[in-house]
Amino acid sequence: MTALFTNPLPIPVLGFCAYSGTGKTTLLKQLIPLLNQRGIRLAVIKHAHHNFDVDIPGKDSFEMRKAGARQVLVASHVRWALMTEDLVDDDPQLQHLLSQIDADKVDIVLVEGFKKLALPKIELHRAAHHKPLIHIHDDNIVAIACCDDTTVDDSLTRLDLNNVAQIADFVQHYQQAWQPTAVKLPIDFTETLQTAASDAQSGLTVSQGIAEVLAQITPLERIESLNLIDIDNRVLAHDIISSVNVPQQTNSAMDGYAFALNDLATSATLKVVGEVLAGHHYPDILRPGEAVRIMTGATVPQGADTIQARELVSEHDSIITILESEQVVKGQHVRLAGEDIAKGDVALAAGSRLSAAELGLLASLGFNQLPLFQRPVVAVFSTGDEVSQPGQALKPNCIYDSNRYTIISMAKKLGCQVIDLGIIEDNEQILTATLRSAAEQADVVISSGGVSVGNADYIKTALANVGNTQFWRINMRPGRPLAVGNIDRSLFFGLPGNPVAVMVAFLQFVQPAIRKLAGESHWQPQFIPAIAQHPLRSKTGRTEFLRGIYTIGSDGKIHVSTTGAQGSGMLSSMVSANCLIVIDDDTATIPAGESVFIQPFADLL
Ligand SMILES: Nc1nc2c(c(=O)[nH]1)N[C@H]1C(S)=C(S)[C@@H](COP(=O)(O)OP(=O)(O)OC[C@H]3O[C@@H](n4cnc5c(N)ncnc54)[C@H](O)[C@@H]3O)O[C@H]1N2
Ligand code: MOO
Repeated sequence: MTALFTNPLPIPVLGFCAYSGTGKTTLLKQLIPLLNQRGIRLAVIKHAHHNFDVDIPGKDSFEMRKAGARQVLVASHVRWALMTEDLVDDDPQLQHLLSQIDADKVDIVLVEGFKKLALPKIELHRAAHHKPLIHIHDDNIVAIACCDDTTVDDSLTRLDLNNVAQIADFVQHYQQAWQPTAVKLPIDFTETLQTAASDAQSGLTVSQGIAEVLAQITPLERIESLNLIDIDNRVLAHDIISSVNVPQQTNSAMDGYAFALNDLATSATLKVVGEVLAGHHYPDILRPGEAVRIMTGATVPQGADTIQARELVSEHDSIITILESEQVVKGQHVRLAGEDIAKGDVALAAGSRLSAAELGLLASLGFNQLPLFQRPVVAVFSTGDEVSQPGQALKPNCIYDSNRYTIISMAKKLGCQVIDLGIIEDNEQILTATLRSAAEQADVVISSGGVSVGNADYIKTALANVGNTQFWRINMRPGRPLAVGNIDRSLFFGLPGNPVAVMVAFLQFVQPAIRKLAGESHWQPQFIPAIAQHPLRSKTGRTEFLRGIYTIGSDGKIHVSTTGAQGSGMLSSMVSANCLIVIDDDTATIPAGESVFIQPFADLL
C-alpha cells in the first residue's frame, strides 16, 4: 500500500502520519521549538489537500501572480519565499518538493502528510478516536506515539503522545544516528555466484550473469617483457617499486626568487646572491636576508623554504622587494623531493592497465623494460545464412555482417590480439571444425547469432561436440540470449545476433571477462548519475540499456536523453549515442527531471 520513495537529500526526512484530528500540527508546533533549543535546524513540508494560498490579495506579489507570473519570488533581508504555480493531476511529488529544500541550512526535514509514501514515519494514534492503526500495513513506521490505552506490538518503539520531550528525544536520536543509504548502482558487481541452472527458467539478472561469467575465468599467466615505447594498453604483471624519489630534489615550481620566509618578518627586501637554473644547484647555504634567482625545476638552495614568482618581485641592483609579502605562505611554489612518488613506494600495482599517464609515470621513474601479461587472443566469427561479407554484392534477403566488425573493434580496444575467422555457414561439421580450431588458437572464442530459441540448433550441436556451454536468458534488453562456456581451455561467448544486442552484451559480459583474463584488477564500468531530459520507460524484472546522449546542461549538471527509436537491430542508435542509460530491474519509469545512471562509452568503444 506504500509507494516507493527515495530521499534525494543528504539529510534525514521523517514523516508524521495520523488520521485527521489526531493532533499532528499541534504536536509539531510544540516539537519544533524543543528541537530548535537542542540546536537542530528544521525544515517542514506540509501536504495540503485543498487549493491553499500563502499570499494576501492586494499585496504586490499576489497581484503579480494573479496577473500570470508562474513563479513569484519575494525577498527581504529577513526571508524569501518562492511561490510556484504547479498544477498536477495527483498529489505533488515529495521527492521533487524535497529537492527544493536547502540541505545546507537544515539538519532534518519533518513531513506532515504523504501518508502513503514509503518514507520513515512516526505514527500518531489516539485510541479514543477509534481509528485503525497505520503501522499494521506500513513497514515504514519507525515509532508510534500514542496514549496509555493503546496496545502496541513490542517490536515498535512506543512514545507517549502527550510527552513532547520524549518525542523530541526520539527525533534527535533519529537525526544523529541517520546515515544516507549507500548508492545502489543498477548493476551489483559484488553479486556472488548463483547456480545458473536454478535460475535458468526465470533467467539471470545482469549481476548474476557477470558473477557466473567471472567465476569461469582464471587470469592468464603468460608474461612477456617489452620496452616502454612498444607498450600500448597492456596490463602490468608485477608491482613496480620506485627506486628514486620523484622529484629527485626539492625544486621550484615557478620562475622567481627563493628565500626563507622568516626573513620577511623583518623586511620585505632581500639581497640576491646568485642564480640557479634547472639542472644546476646553488653551492652555498642561504644566510638571513639573502635570496637567489631561481628557474622552474631548479633545485631549491639549502636555507630557502619559499618561492615568490618573478611577477611579484621588483629587483634593482641585486636588491629585491617582495610585493604582497603579507600574502606569502611558507613553502609556496616549492615541490618537495618525493612528493609525487617516494623511493620504495609501489608506483604502479600489478594489474594496472598502462595508458598515457601510466607510461609517463613509469618513464619518470626511469623504467624502460616492463613485465606485462601477454595479450589475450580472441577469435571471432559470424554465423547465419543471411549474413554476407561487406564489399561483396548483397544477395536478396540478406544483410551485411556488422557484428564481426563491432566485436573485433571492441576486442582490440581492450588490447586483445584478434583472429578473424569470417562468416561460418550454418553447417554442423564446418561449425564444429571451426570451434575446435578456434579454441586451439585463442583464449576466447566469440560468435554472434544463433543463440535464441529455434535458431540455435547448429551452434548448440556444434558446441556440444567440442565443449560444454550453457545457454542463458539474461533479464535485460537488448541482449537477452547469451551462451557462455568452455571449449578445452578456451572461453566461449555466443552473443545474440541483433547488432545492438551484440554490443551491449559484449560491454556487460565479454568486457569484464577479457579484463579479468588479461590480469586487470579494476574492470568495473563507471556509472554516472544524470538527469533524465524526458520520461524513460522500462519494465520491472529486467535491466534496460537505452542508447543515450549526455550533455552538460546550462545548470552545469549532466543531462541525458535517448537517441530515439531503440530497436536492437539499429546500429545508428549506437553511433549517435555516447552512453548507455541503465535502468535497473526494480524500476519501470523514470520521470523527466529525475536521476538515472549512465555508462559513458568513454574509452570502451
Ligand atoms: N521466439 C523467440 N524469438 C526470439 C527471442 C526469443 O526469446 N524467443 N529472442 C530475441 C532476441 S532478444 C534476440 S537478440 C534474437 C537473437 O537471435 P539469435 O542470436 O538466434 O540471432 P539470429 O536469429 O541469428 O539473428 C538475429 C538478428 O540479428 C541479425 N544478425 C545475425 N548475425 C548478424 C551479423 N553478423 N551482423 C549483422 N546482423 C546480424 C539477423 O539477421 C537477425 O535480424 O532473437 C530474438 N528472437
Ligand atoms: O537481445 Mo535482443 O532483442 O534483446 O536484441
